[in-house]
Amino acid sequence: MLENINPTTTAAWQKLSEHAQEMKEVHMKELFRADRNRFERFSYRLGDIYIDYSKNLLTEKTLQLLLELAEECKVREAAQAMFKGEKINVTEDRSVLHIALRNRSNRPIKVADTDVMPEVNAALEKMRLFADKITGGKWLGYTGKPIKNIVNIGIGGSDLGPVMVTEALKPYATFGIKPYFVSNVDGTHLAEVLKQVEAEETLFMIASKTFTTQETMTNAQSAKDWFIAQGGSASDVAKHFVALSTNAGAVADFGIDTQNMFEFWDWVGGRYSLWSSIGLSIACTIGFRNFEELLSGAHSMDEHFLNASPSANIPLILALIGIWYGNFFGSESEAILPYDQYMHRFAAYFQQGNMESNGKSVDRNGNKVSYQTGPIVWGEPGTNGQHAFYQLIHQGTKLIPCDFLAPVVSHNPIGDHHLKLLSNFFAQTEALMNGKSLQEVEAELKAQGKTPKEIEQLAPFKVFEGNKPTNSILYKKLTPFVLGSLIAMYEHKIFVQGVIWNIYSFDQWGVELGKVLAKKILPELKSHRQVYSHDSSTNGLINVFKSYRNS
Ligand SMILES: O=P(O)(O)OC[C@H]1O[C@H](O)[C@H](O)[C@@H](O)[C@@H]1O
Repeated sequence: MLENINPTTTAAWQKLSEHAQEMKEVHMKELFRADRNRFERFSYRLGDIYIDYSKNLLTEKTLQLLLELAEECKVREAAQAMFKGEKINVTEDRSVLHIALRNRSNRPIKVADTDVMPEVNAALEKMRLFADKITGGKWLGYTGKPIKNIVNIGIGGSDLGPVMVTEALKPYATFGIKPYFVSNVDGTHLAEVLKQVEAEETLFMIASKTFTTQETMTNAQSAKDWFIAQGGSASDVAKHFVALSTNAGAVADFGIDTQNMFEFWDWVGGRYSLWSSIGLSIACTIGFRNFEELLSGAHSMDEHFLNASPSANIPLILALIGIWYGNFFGSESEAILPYDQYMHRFAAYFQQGNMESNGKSVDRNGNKVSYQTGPIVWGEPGTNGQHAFYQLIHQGTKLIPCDFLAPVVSHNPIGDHHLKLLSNFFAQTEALMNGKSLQEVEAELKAQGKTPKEIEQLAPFKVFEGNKPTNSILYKKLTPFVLGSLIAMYEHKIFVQGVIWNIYSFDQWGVELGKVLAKKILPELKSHRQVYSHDSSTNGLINVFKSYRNS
C-alpha cells in the first residue's frame, strides 16, 4: 500500500525551499561556465534515447535534495507496490497494471493471488490472430472484399493513444489498412469519416473500457445504422463490428458477438490502455510484430524505472525536475515540443495522461493539499510552435519548462530538411538557456549603425533573459520500440509525481459532474418548455438555444 506522506513535512522539502532561494539568484549560463563537464554530468543514454537535462536550474546539490525527497516520500516502495499488483488505486479499489500488458519477461504478476499473465498473453494472442487476418487481407467484409479501413470509435483513453501511436508510426503502416478515429459526439466527426469509407471494406472497432460512455455509444449506434443503410444486413454486423472492452454484458446488449470482443481488465486505466486490446487499431495498422515492439520498448523502460539506481533513473529524474519548478519556482505548465511531425499528437496524448492523472487537489487522506500538483501540459510540434507561442516562452512573464524531443534519423530524408529542423531544435534550447544580454543587444545595434538614442529606445525589447529550463530528448529514429519507451518514460514520470504529491493518480472523479449534468439537461433540450431549473445563466442560455432553434 502507498504510504501517506505530506511532502511538505519532509526534511528534503524544507531544504529544497531554502535551496530554491539560492538558485533563484543563479543563471544557468554561470553553471555551464563553472563546470566543463556539466553536459556529461546531467545527461543519460538509455539505448537509442539520449536525455540531456543539463539545461536546467539545478546543481548536484539540487539533485541530491530532490532524490532525498523521493526517498522520504517512498517512491521506490510505491513503484514496487504498483509492479506487484497491489491495489494502489484505492478510491476505485483496483490494481494499476498497465505494466503487465507489456511484461515481456512474463514474470508472474498477481492480482488477489492470481497471476494475470496467462490472461494477458491469451488476449494478446487473440489480437495477433485477428490483426494477422486484417493485415493479410484474410478478414473479409460482407461482399467478400478484404478490410481496407478501420474506424475506431472511442474517446479519451480509448481514442487518444491509438490516434497518437498510429500517427507516430505511420511509416510502419505498410499493409494498406487506413485507420480513422471518431471520438466527438458532434455528429460532424462521424459524418466526415463516413464520407471517406465504403461500408463493405470497413471494420468498426467500438473501443470503450466501460461500454457505457455516452459519446462512444451514440457514435457506435449511428455507425451501425449507417452500415445497415449502406446495404449491410443485421447478420453482416459481425463481420464489420468488434468491441474492445472490459464489459462483456454491455457488448452483447449492443449486438456485438462476444466472440468479436477483445477484452481487458479493470486494472488497466483508460489513459494507460493503448497497450491492451484498446491498441487493436494500432496492431491492425502497423502489424502485430510492430505492436509487440512497441510493448517491448515500454517494457525496457519499465525495467529501467524499476531497477536503475535513483541517480540514474530517467523517469524519476524528469519527475523531480518537474516538481522542482512546479513546487519551488511557481511554474504552472510544461510544454512538450516534439521536433518530429509524426509526434504531432504526443502532447495531446499526455494532456490526458498527465492532467487526468495528477489534476487533483485532495491528498490521500482526503484533505485539501496546500501545494501545487499536476501541471498544465501543452505543446505542438516544432518548428510550428516557434512561429506561434515561443515568443511567450522566451520573453513572457511565465516560467515554462519545456521538453524538446527529436529523432536523429528522419523517416523522410528530403534534401536538408532534417538538418534544418534539428538546427532549430538545438538553437532553441541554446537560446532559451543563454538568452541575450543588454550589452550584447547594444553592441549588435551599434554594429547595425543605430544612433545612441535609437539603441537606448530599442534595446530593452530585444533582450532575452534566458535561464529558461529545457530537457532535450534525442532518439535515434522513431521506431515502435523507441516510441514505446518514450511513452512509458512519461507514464512513470507522472506516477512518481503523484506519489510525491500524495494524491491518487489513477482515478478521475473530476470528469463525472459534467457528465451527470449533461444527462439531466438532454431531456430539457428535447422538450419545448422553457427551463427554470438552473441558475439564471444556464437557464438563459438553454432558453436562447431553444428560441434560436425554433425560429
Ligand atoms: O473507455 P471508456 O470507458 O469509454 O472511457 C473513455 C474515457 O472517458 C472517461 O470520462 C474518462 O475521463 C477517461 O479516462 C476515459 O478514457
